[in-house]
Amino acid sequence: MSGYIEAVRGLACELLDLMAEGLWVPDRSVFSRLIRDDDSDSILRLNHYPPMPLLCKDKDSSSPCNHSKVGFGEHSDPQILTILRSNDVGGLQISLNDGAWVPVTPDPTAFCVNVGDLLQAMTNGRFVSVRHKALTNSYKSRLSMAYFAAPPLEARIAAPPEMVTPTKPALFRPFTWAEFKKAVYALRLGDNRLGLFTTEVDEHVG
Ligand SMILES: O=C(O)CCC(=O)C(=O)O
Ligand SMILES: [Fe+2]
Repeated sequence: MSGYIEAVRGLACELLDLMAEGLWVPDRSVFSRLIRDDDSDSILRLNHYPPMPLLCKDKDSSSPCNHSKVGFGEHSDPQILTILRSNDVGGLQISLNDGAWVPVTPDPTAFCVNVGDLLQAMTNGRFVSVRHKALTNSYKSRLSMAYFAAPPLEARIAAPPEMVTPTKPALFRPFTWAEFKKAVYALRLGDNRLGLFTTEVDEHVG
């Protein structure tokens, strides 16, 4: 297991370095440094969704009875980047800007990479954390494994200066991962936590 964690941590760091480069940030380790840190709060989570048979109580009813049950409700991942893989059972869906849900084709040989809330803050909104959910399958067990790349608890989360310009002023006030985690636990799974850290809220509050 520790070999797997090291491998996905390496992948996350490589992707973050490429993202920094793509955003023209001169210090290309600006994001990955947080994950390489010995005190990084990254975690690996295994999810198991047992099969949930579709029960149609009233066969003559016009109400649809073929809705898959939600195994993991709609949310964005709060960390920096998620490296997700699953067995060959589908269920993961991502939300597009217009609110449409798009199923992700299951592929046990592929990684699904999610932008997390912290990366949205650190890129000053250039990358946006993806809302997603996981449905259960009616016959088969679904397994997934998610590596959540996170910074140390006391790391200061703020966009690098290059991401903040007169035409693109700071969207979020600086905060620590510990502060953000507190907000995650205080709110519901599907709530927008970044909304608590916008510069506008700051102005109104303070
Ligand atoms: O099981 C999945 O595909 C998604 C799991 C997930 O979104 C999570 O663990 O945060
Ligand atoms: Fe997630």
